[in-house]
Amino acid sequence: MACTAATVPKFSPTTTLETTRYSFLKPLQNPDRVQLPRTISQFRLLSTKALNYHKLKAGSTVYVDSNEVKRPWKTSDARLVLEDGSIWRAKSFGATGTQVGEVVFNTSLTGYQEILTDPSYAGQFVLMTNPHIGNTGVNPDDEESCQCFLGGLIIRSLSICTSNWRCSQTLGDYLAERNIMGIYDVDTRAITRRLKQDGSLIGVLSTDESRIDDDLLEMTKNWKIVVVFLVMLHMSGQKTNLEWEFNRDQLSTGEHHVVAYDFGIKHNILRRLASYGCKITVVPSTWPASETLKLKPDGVLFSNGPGDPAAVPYAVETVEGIIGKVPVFGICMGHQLIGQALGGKTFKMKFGHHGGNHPVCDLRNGHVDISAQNHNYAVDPTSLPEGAEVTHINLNDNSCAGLTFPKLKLMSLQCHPESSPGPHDSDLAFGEFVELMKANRV
Ligand SMILES: NC(=O)CC[C@H](N)C(=O)O
Repeated sequence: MACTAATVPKFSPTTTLETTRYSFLKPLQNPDRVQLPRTISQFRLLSTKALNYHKLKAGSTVYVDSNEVKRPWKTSDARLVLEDGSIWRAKSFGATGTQVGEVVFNTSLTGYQEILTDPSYAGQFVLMTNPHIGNTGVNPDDEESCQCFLGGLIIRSLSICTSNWRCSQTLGDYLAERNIMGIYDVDTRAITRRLKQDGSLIGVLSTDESRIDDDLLEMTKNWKIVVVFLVMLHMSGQKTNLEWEFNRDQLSTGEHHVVAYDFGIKHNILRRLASYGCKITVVPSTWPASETLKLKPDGVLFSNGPGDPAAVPYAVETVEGIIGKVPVFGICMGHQLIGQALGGKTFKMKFGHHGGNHPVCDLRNGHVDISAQNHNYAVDPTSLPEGAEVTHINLNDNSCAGLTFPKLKLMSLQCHPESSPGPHDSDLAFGEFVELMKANRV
């Protein structure tokens, strides 16, 4: 909670360290110039530093000079230049440099670390609409993949301190270490309104003062997301590890063998499947359908992933080679690939769905789940063949949020049942997939 100077107890020229314990202290010269830093957190954060710096002992006569209150993180001028020509001045944290990417806004209140490590954000700048970010720092347990995939982070206010028992690092240090740019002190509400009005925009983040605005604007015009590369990116450099060893302790009886296609899979999909009793074999996006069928799985999962699902025909072919032969479950990108494999089409949405508060209605029973979402593309339900049924719709815009094709034993969701971050309402979908596999055995 921010606390203004008015609520801080007044102190006189003779106030001692014992009673103040405030920051950046100097021998008193002019009591009229005494000003207090603006927030309580600044005092706390700086007080130990101040004691060491001035080598003061308790009992010294001191005063607080707000001119000396420094922010504890690096600041520099940064710009976000959008393809519509608008220029947003900001301050930088994390890495410096110049980056180009697609700007999307995310309405999640928490979970920035899971968002940073969600491979589906590869190449995108994520703008968090929640204004206060960084207050819980980062920790080793909340990673959703092996690296930070997004292009950059855009926030209103960077927390001046961290407070969480699991915190091992500040957000700024974490991003700097991973060479990811962040900007703050920018009007995220105004940018969000622009994105809602005009749709997702390409932007350039830069801390390089030597580059003129027009130069950066030009970069936005020439940028195209290379989808095939993005999907491959996740597996490159990793061996094709066919056994998922994650979370071994709590694992699963291994009752159902699931082959999971990794188009940029989030770890929590694997955790949730494992907790429903599945033994999982993870295969890369290029793994042939015939090889998967040789493994005789009980079911196949097609994962989430970055980019345009219409730009990866090889993945659609793989899905075509599997559906109808074993039960399948598609999540987000997986759902979109299934839609195409059935003969349907996908299209780019105006600004997509990104957040942890999207209402999704299960049309089979009328239940409404609040779901986690992260997608820019959607399946056009009118393009689907007979036999395919829309099971879920997003209540914000009635877009297709889930499919089934009972004859082909397939189910798919546009939202993220694994959450991370987000509500757990849709978790039961994993149970539904297990039932589909069980029914297929009988
Ligand atoms: N999370 C995902 O799988 C995203 C799917 C796809 N890249 C989209 O943006 O729509």
